[in-house]
Amino acid sequence: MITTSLPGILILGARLAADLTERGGDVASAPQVDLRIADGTIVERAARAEGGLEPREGERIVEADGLIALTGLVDLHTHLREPGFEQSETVLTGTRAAAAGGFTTVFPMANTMPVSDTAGVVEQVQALGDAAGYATVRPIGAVTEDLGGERLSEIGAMAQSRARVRVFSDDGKCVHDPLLMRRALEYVKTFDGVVAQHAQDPRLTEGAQMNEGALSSELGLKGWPAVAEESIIARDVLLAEHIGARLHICHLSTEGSVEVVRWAKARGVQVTAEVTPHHLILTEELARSYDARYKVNPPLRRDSDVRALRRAVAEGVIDIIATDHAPHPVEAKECEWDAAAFGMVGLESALPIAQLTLIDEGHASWAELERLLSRKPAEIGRLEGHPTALEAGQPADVVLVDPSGSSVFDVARLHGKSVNSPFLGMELPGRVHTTIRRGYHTLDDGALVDPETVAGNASAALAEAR
Ligand SMILES: NC(=O)N[C@@H](CC(=O)O)C(=O)O
Ligand SMILES: [Zn+2]
Ligand SMILES: [Zn+2]
Repeated sequence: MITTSLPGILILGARLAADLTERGGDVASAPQVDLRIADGTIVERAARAEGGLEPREGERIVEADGLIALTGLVDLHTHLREPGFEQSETVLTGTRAAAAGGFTTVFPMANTMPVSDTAGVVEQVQALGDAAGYATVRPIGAVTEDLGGERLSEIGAMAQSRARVRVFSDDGKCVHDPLLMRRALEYVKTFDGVVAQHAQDPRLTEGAQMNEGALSSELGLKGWPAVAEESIIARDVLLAEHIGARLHICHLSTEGSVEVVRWAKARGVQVTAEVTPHHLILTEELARSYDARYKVNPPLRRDSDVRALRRAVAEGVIDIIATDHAPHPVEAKECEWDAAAFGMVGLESALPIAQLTLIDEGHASWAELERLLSRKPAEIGRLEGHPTALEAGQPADVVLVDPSGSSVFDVARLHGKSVNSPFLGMELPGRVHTTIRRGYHTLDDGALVDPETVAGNASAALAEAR
């Protein structure tokens, strides 16, 4: 028998997100529960009203009065940049940012160098994640070789590799060729995988810099029409219906995209959709500053789009929130708008922005937020070993959030290598208090646990799981 060095944890008096089902409801109305964690698993749960749980020798106590417990957050769309762009981010630094944001699993995109288009690269990325231990890393495989859009990558080999890839995407680029898209959908269907499409018609967006409209003309920046996104989504939901395969749409940004997805879902197409936190709050007006922190793909849209996206989340047309955490070095952002890179970091700000735009606006309950940021992305990515509820027998991936109060989101809140956040200086609600992955702390009372301790616990947890 393997003995583990993982210390036990006792969480006292938390409220479960799952019990907070009412939009706009009062957190204190939910019953308080105690959770005991040992050897990577939730081993006991008891209501305080029924006496709760007694501490045991050597157990680490977490006082959780006032905190909300959710299953660990899962980001289906992260850019970790390793291998190849380690000046922007590494698997270690990106997963530290993830842990700080309450995430216990991330799915890194394939636009690395080399591209994650072979079993070798996805296994390497996953191994780096396992060794660091701050989050479970489940690499996304490229749909086409070198993201070239010409030949399918070795999808089957990646699916069968130790990384067991289930999500495939050319994110950063659109799989534009309809025949290749069809073949990819046929292929992933054989092992219940999914193609995550970056919906951007390349011909309609050549040189595009911001949302197309009166403002792009006024600012003299080349426009990026909504139809460039919507036409690809329309084509792909029809292809997914024809093949009977699963399709996921990355970073939906327009009201029209919502309508196409709504229509497809009503027809029974197996399509899921994500929205980023930034598209739920920021608008094209920010481009007036010519500050490239606001330059992102797809571009920030109109206020009416932002409102439509929030409604779509409330109605369940949009299934998940994904960060599209896209780190870039200072040089790539502190330059002329036209020359700057597209993308924003987002792992640490995701939960505060979701709370601000959805919970505080009455569009979602905490139970729904848990579904949007944890359970549903896990389901779409066919993530194994993810808790479906915080109860005895479930894997101990847990996040504790303090929803009260607000604070200025400053650079000290960022733990990755890049600081290209559009939210710096904004007053945001809530705070991630604790992140527990596989039964050990990665974030403790708002502070990241040191790399040696995390790596040691990760290998103990891995030994335990074997
Ligand atoms: N979102 C972005 O603006 N940039 C992403 C690519 C992408 O998600 O399309 C990146 O890799 O930097
Ligand atoms: Zn993209
Ligand atoms: Zn992306």
